[in-house]
Amino acid sequence: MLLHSVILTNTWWAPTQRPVLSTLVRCFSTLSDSFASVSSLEASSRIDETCNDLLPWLEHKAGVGISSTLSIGKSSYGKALYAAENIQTGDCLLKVPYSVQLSPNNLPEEITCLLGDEVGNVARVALLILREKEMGKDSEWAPYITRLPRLGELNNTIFWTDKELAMIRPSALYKETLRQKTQIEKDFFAVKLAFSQFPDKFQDFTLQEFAHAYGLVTSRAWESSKGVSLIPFADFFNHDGNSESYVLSDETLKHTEVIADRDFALGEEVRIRYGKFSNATLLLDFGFTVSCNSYDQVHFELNIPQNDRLYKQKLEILDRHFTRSVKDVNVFNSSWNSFTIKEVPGGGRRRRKGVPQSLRAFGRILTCDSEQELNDLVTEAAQNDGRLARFPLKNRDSEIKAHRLLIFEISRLIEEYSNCIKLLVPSCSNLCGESVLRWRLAQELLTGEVRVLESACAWLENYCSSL
Ligand SMILES: C[S@@+](CC[C@H](N)C(=O)[O-])C[C@H]1O[C@@H](n2cnc3c(N)ncnc32)[C@H](O)[C@@H]1O
Repeated sequence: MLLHSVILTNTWWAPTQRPVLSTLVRCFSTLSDSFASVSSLEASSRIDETCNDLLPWLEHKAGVGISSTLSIGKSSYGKALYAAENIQTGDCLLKVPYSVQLSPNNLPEEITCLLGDEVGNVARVALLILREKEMGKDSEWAPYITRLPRLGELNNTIFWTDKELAMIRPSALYKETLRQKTQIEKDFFAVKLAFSQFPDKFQDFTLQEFAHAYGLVTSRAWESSKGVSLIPFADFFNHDGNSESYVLSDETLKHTEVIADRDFALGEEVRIRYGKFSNATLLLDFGFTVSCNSYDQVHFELNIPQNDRLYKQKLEILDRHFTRSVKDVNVFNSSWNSFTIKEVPGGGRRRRKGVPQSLRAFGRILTCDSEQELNDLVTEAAQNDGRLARFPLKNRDSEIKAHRLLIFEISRLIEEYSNCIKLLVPSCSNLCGESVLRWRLAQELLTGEVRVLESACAWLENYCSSL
């Protein structure tokens, strides 16, 4: 998952929308407001003097001003952008022209023509970073490339050791991390193979260097009309899930801009929202989590037991009737028996929307005891939109049985998570530095996912008792 920008196809939108944003955002901005009065001495102590040349360099390269309101500083999350003056809601924080953004198009043709379609855009931009890095001071992008985080500064799960990854085994993020690592290896070997024909012409790099560049791209590039783009300077914004500022791409004016969603005092950190990401997505691609993340969700798999007397029939009708299209940004993969559970606040009392319909339908099919019951579901599906078991079963006991099965399976998963969380505690005393951070990240991920599962159980219990 990359950062998402909002694509603008015309330019009149902003002035009319800003006031709406400001009223919306004021009620969210309690955390940032606590910084509101920063003395100018404090403000200047946060400035990262080693980066003072970056913005003037970029403006010179672009031939236009990019930002007069922000400067790069230090924070506990690495580099950050701070208000260099008082900022008002609706002010334009920066405008970065497309001409100074890095996308696969910036790779020299002699490299592009060697790469097959199997090498995706993330890998191509990673290659671009490696190439510019190798050129050192001769790179026209050196002032930017040298300011990117080093390998040890990234905590994306692809950089976790096997032991660290074992901490998150119950989460779907575990498998997704392994999948991404395999993808990186595949891309690495495809590039190596392509370059092997010209050993003197292209640089050598290790899998670790390639993975580092890849992690840089997933944690700071935006999906764009050119595939994937690094947007220098804009990529020093840190994330605040409650912010209503995000990156806007203006396809007509060919620039990216960010508008302030509230007032900022001089020296306050300005953050934007990367997307409505769950902790699993944040951890995979950015190497951090947020506490009590309202976008958390759990990927849950259910199977038909092989000893089910109607195993074949159930598989067959699921194969024929279950069609799904998943567009959620946090869904890693989807298959006929995997479901995404989101938090149902307050256990879903009086809420019609709770546990996904598709999961409840699956429960109804799983608990069918006879071919007649299955045929009834097929007939009902044909009379409606073709999807199976979307309606409550007519027999109340059968409906309760279907939902009790889900409660049982989810409770089993909660137990698995709880055992894993318990195991996290004693090892904590042996940890230091980076490992403590990753231990905390694992804990935040797992406890957030347990919260989601518990809310689903509460919703199901509530539903059963309401029948
Ligand atoms: C787009 S970059 C932002 C600039 C970055 N801090 C730097 O030093 O270059 C995204 C990275 O910043 C850090 N980050 C951003 N927002 C964060 C947050 N709310 N909590 C912790 N780390 C965050 C993470 O390391 C993430 O991968």
